Amino acid sequence: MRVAETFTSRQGEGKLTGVESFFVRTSGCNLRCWFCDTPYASWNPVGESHSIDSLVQQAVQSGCRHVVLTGGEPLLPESCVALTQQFAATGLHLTVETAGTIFRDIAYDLLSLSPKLAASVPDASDHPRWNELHERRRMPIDTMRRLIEVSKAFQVKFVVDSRDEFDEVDEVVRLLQVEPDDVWIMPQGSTNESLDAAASWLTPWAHSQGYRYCDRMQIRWYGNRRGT
Ligand SMILES: C[S@@+](CC[C@H](N)C(=O)[O-])C[C@H]1O[C@@H](n2cnc3c(N)ncnc32)[C@H](O)[C@@H]1O
Ligand SMILES: Nc1nc2[nH]cc(C(=O)O)c2c(=O)[nH]1
Ligand code: SF4
Ligand SMILES: [Mg+2]
Repeated sequence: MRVAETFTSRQGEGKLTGVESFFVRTSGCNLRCWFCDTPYASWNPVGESHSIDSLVQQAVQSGCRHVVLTGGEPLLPESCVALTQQFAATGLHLTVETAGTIFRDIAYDLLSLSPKLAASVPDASDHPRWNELHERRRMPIDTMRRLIEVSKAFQVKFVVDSRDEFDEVDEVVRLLQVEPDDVWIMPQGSTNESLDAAASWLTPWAHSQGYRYCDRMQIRWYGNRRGT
């Protein structure tokens, strides 16, 4: 499996915020969000091939009780099925961070689903091919429903960049048939300043809809740095 990085950090997003975790970031993605904060795992994927055994061994040796499998898109390589089976055998708690465009019937403890809204599409004149592919792939509601159905627990995280996306979030929540308190609203941004600016208009709306607000704590703790 091609891996961009592994590291120990604290979970910065969602219901396990603050929990020390071992992260495995796979390299490669089937989408191309213009705002992707890990372009080294999507737009310009880096990384060597790692065996499943070595990834599981590293996770166990990290001493963390929680593992986060992220990317890139961790459900893209077929080997993610065997990797998650091996993680399950260790008894470590596994979160999978995914945009939810690919179905895999795999074992994990928490599905962290981040559906990509229309405004995530890359610019059509700069990236015509990815503009078209991204738009076609980004929102397969049935696939996301199946991922939720086979999960033990889940959270849905939306990245919001402007007020224009509010109605679309509500519509996707309706189509996914999830409860508002399973939904986390995250500001688009990778600096303290952008997070602060977004919080003032985004938090009141999130709470008015019964959604949870998700400040991206890893940016506050470490800055937008690789390996954190
Ligand atoms: C890099 S993605 C990897 C997993 C998967 N590809 C996905 O998008 O869910 C990890 C998380 O970061 C979020 N994310 C990426 N870029 C972001 C940005 N500029 N601002 C806020 N969240 C961002 C994604 O929505 C996702 O929840
Ligand atoms: N600390 C920290 N928490 C995270 N939660 C989700 C992340 C991701 O990139 O998927 C992430 C990350 O990259 N770092
Ligand atoms: S789906 Fe995730 S990894 Fe892929 S481009 Fe979007 S934010 Fe980046
Ligand atoms: Mg991240």
